[in-house]
Amino acid sequence: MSEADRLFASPQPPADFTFNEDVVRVFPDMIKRSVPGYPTIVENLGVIAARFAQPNSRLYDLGCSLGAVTQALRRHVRAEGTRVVAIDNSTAMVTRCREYLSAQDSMHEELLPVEVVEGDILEVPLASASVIALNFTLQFIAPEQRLGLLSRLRNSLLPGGALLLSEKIRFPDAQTQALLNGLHLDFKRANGYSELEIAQKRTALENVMLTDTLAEHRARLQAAGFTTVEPWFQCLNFTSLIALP
Ligand SMILES: C[S@@+](CC[C@H](N)C(=O)[O-])C[C@H]1O[C@@H](n2cnc3c(N)ncnc32)[C@H](O)[C@@H]1O
Ligand SMILES: O=C(O)C(=O)C[C@]1(C(=O)O)C=C[C@@H](O)C=C1
Repeated sequence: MSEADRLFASPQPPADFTFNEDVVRVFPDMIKRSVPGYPTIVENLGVIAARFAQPNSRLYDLGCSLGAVTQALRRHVRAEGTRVVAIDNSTAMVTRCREYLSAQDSMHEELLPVEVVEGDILEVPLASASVIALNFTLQFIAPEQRLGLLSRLRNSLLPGGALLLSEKIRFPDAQTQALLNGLHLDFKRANGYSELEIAQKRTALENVMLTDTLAEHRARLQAAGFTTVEPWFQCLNFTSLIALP
């Protein structure tokens, strides 16, 4: 079972956020209390993927963490011969993700097969992809590498495939940015985070999680070769887009 997130509860020297063992221990609680709409997004990624999954293809969960999206894919996708490839570059995440998924395997025989790969999504080759999910992962990739990654993902998609991209977004005008950021902080407070926890996590994320505006996402996805780009969900400053070749 995952623990309650108290990682930033006591004063600590500033350090960049990493997906280490401490984060892994509390991650399900952390992400649910930090990302408005997260459970809705995850479940519906499974529902959406079911429409695009093709027989004998692969479904990719990039930056899979503990495999929440992989599990949603397994709940909803029934295409014959399809397998899930879940990739993350955090050893701690991959180790725990494998444990969760093999516990699931031992209870249900009919689930899609899953391969959990420890690797860098900027380097691992992808093939025969009908669905690619990037659920709050692109925001952790260096901005100058984002277009190259999305272009490679576009070229790995089979005709009729889909990219599902969820991100925290920022807003081009300062007033809207202040409003939505303030509402997100209210969401965190309502979920029991203190001012100290909120402030220390913000500092930890400052250099490692760099957000774009919706217009920047749209332009970049189009530059990468996607012709349809549509947000299917937004809750405060968190959105999920579907992008089609
Ligand atoms: C916010 S978490 C993703 C949450 C997860 N997709 C979910 O829905 O629960 C971001 C993940 O991306 C992973 N990550 C960041 N950069 C990566 C890279 N270059 N290659 C692979 N994984 C990466 C991190 O280790 C982390 O587990
Ligand atoms: O924006 C924030 O304050 C967050 O905590 C967001 C966020 C994310 O979007 O990935 C950052 C790190 C954790 O993985 C959980 C949530």
